[in-house]
Amino acid sequence: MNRHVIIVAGGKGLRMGGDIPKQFLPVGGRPVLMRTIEAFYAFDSSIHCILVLPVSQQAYWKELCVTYHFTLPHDIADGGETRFHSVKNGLAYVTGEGLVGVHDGVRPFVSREVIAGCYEAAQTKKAVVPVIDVVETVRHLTKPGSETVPRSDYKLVQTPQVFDIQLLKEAYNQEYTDTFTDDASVVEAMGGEICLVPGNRENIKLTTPFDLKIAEVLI
Ligand SMILES: Nc1ccn([C@@H]2O[C@H](COP(=O)(O)OP(=O)(O)OP(=O)(O)O)[C@@H](O)[C@H]2O)c(=O)n1
Ligand SMILES: C[C@](O)(CO)[C@H](O)COP(=O)(O)O
Repeated sequence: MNRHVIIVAGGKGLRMGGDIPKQFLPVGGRPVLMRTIEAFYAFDSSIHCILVLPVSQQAYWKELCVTYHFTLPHDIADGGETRFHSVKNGLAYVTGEGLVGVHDGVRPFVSREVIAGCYEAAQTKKAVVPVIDVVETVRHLTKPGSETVPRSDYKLVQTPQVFDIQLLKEAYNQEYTDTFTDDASVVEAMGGEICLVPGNRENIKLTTPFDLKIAEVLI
């Protein structure tokens, strides 16, 4: 079974702020993106990795690879206007049959077990998403105020989201809408069924400066 992973790092990182794009920030002394790519090679040393980066950051990334002696092979695709467009650009580098995962470049703490669980389940389920439980009480905002809802009705969604290649390509041929917040929502819009598997709680998305503090504890 051919395995590919598209690592998306084409965003602007507005919520993180700062001068250095968040995917390049050092965590435990090394750029986040290198740790993320290594997690997939630790799972499968023959995986085909596609890194999606804004065109304006590609030369800097190549410099970082030299500086940090980072030699794991990867194709580089151009970042797009939204995450959807970035994934679509990455998918152009995926051919043939097999499985393709899509993973946020800023989730370096995904566990090997979770990556393996997603690719394993996708062999039969075709569209697999890792999730974790909601650990706090959830309130739904209503017109008059708000109300508590049963938290067990909800899950928090992570990546890698892993799919049959042909299914994901077909899904990404749809017109973009802003309800596409992840890859599962794109497949679902086409009528595809999504299989949930366990994620890992450490698999946080580095979104705000607070997350960087947590990252230094997790490393
Ligand atoms: N046009 C985009 C937007 C997002 N992403 C990627 O999708 C992942 C999840 O997105 P998020 O954390 O929201 O990143 P940003 O869009 O960069 O952050 P912000 O919304 O704060 O600007 C990130 O790895 C990000 O680089 C991408 O590849 N291309
Ligand atoms: C794909 C994702 O990381 C799953 O949790 C998430 O949907 C990305 O959303 P964001 O608003 O762009 O951070």
